[in-house]
Amino acid sequence: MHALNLQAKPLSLADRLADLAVDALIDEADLSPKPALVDRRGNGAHTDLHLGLMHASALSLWPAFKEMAEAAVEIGDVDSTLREAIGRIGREGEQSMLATTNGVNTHRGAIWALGLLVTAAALEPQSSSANAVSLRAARLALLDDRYAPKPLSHGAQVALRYGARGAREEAQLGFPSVLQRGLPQLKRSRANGHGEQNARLDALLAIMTDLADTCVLYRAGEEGLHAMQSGAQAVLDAGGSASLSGRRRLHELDQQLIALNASPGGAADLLAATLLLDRIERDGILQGAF
Ligand SMILES: CC(C)(COP(=O)(O)OP(=O)(O)OC[C@H]1O[C@@H](n2cnc3c(N)ncnc32)[C@H](O[C@H]2O[C@H](COP(=O)(O)OP(=O)(O)OP(=O)(O)O)[C@@H](O)[C@H]2O)[C@@H]1O)[C@@H](O)C(=O)NCCC(=O)NCCS
Ligand SMILES: Nc1ncnc2[nH]cnc12
Repeated sequence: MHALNLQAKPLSLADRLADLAVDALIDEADLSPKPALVDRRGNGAHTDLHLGLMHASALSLWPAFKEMAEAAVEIGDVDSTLREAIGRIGREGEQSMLATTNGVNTHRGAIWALGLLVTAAALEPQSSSANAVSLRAARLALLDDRYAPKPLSHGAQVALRYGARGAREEAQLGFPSVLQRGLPQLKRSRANGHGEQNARLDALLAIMTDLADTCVLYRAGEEGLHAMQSGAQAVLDAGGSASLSGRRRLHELDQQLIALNASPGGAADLLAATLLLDRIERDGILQGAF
């Protein structure tokens, strides 16, 4: 008879999805050098954020992601009941995040994007291609949540001022920045042998080339958005982050965006969404789960 049972307990589907979502957030935070964002080097354009806070915030969201996946398994359909359940869980997740960070908004957009994707993945774990999961997430994002407050958020202010589409529309359209920019670039850079960290940086840059990032618009207006989009394109045109000239352009972009106070927090969230979908697609979510 063994005194100790050292066999690991199998993870539930919801446990595994919550693990993958938190891993994606931590991988995004750690990736360096990201232009004007918090990373291993420093705080980018932020005075109230640092890497430890990003990690703590990511970890605080684990229960919310797990609860969203469990709601999907229990309710089993893309319908208003599920939409309103994850809206409530998402708002509670925001409160845990704010309690952990002393009121700093670290991951609001990420709770939205990754929350929808985790829910969509849990609904049909056998159908886990990036396309299929994003499509289900979009159907959920299109449903109304009667209990959602309608604050004049930074995103809402920017929509009024510039007519920009923000996080809500990105999800409702099925995450085009992830499916058409981030993921294809991640795969291309990997296939070119650029190494995982450079491939992830290139994926972030690809997202930045076209995104109406409402954080950038709020902080730095259209000048900031143009600098972000054209600067990211210039890095990719110069050969991407694995090349010397691309690397030089990347450092210039970092300095330019910091000078403009233009932090691409929305693009960072969408990189985390890209990494999550990539993991789900490559490893599956049933592996190791029961
Ligand atoms: C539908 C919601 C996403 C709310 O959207 P809305 O646009 O009204 O709200 P915002 O508060 O502005 O948050 C949107 C966050 O989404 C990220 N983002 C920005 N642009 C895009 C884009 N084009 N596509 C996708 N995602 C985008 C971004 O998040 C990151 O930036 C955060 C920091 O932003 P901000 O607070 O503006 O920060 P600072 O400028 O630094 O602030 P100061 O220091 O100046 O004060 C950071 O957290 C990143 O995550 C936007 O901030 C949705 O949130 C919602 O309805 N939630 C309710 C709950 C719910 O229903 N959940 C569903 C469960 S899944
Ligand atoms: N690495 C990062 N830096 C600043 N804001 C962010 N929002 C999400 N990830 C971020």
